[in-house]
Amino acid sequence: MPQPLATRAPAKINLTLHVLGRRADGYHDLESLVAFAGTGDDLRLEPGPGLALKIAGPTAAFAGNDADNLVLKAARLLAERVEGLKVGELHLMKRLPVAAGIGGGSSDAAAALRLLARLNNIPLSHPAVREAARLTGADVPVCLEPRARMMRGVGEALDPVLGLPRLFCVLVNPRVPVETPAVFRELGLQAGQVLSGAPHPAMEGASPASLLDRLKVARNDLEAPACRVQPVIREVIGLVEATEGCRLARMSGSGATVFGLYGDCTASAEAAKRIRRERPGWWVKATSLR
Ligand SMILES: C[C@](O)(CO)[C@H](O)COP(=O)(O)OP(=O)(O)OC[C@H]1O[C@@H](n2ccc(N)nc2=O)[C@H](O)[C@@H]1O
Ligand SMILES: Nc1ncnc2c1ncn2[C@@H]1O[C@H](COP(=O)(O)OP(=O)(O)OP(=O)(O)O)[C@@H](O)[C@H]1O
Repeated sequence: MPQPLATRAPAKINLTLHVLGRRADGYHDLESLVAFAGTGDDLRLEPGPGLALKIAGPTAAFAGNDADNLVLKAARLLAERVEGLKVGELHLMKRLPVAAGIGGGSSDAAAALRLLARLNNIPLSHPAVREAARLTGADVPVCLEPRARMMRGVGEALDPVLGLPRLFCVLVNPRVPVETPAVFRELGLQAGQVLSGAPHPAMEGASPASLLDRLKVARNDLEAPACRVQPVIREVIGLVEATEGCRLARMSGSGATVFGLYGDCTASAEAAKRIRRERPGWWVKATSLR
């Protein structure tokens, strides 16, 4: 039986994000533990003669012009590299907040590459798929196979998948978009500058308790500059931190989404309820990470 051509594009969460320095080309060298949430967008592919994209869903209106969508960018980059690539109409159900630090567009693009690779019997390890992912955006390679792992360089160097213990989490976004380049700019590094911070803790073989300890000694170096760009992020962190049973509250990626980690799903569900009550306009999701 052929597999259905549909896939989830889960939210990407940077549990940690250390900036090591700025390269000569202006991009930043990173070390980041990335995990994926149970919540996300959904993408479906109807095989057909030409590439097309239809977007629906609660956050579709914020995803920008269809022609500039990362889904089509990734698909075109793959079509340019694989002769006679079978394509079709991609249907995106957009639920994740946009420009939110949870890689919505990157995960959608990676989902498109997964579906096209499946339709064409191409493995995800194929150089054309890898290259299309890398050229679409820094976060796309890690989203190709959405499982927790360390990401290095500008996102092109991926460690093996980590068998992390399940993490119960709440994601909170104040519905204020934050553009990634503005946050890197606010960090204020010169091209060629190298930083010497505390090294990133190793994450292999962590038990639930030791994982939390290791996460706590790590950090997100984009949190402070993102809070200067969008001060509401401080308020989000404070509100998540104040919920009962919250073990760690930190911003993901370049913001503004903040994740809170809890010991079980009852605590995370209660925390989500409380935040929704206090800030009815915000996007709040209780979910788990893997
Ligand atoms: C912050 C993260 O989300 C962490 O996972 C990523 O590093 C950003 O990934 P992304 O949004 O896919 O980034 P891209 O769309 O490739 O780049 C957007 C802009 O962010 C800056 N950028 C991005 C990645 C990186 N390692 N260094 C950078 O300086 C560059 O100014 C770039 O023009
Ligand atoms: N499929 C898509 N979904 C959301 N945004 C998209 C998409 N395609 C293109 N974009 C554009 O990409 C930009 C970044 O949106 P996205 O939601 O991916 O940001 P993000 O969550 O901050 O990503 P990251 O964490 O990778 O930096 C927005 O300005 C948006 O208009």
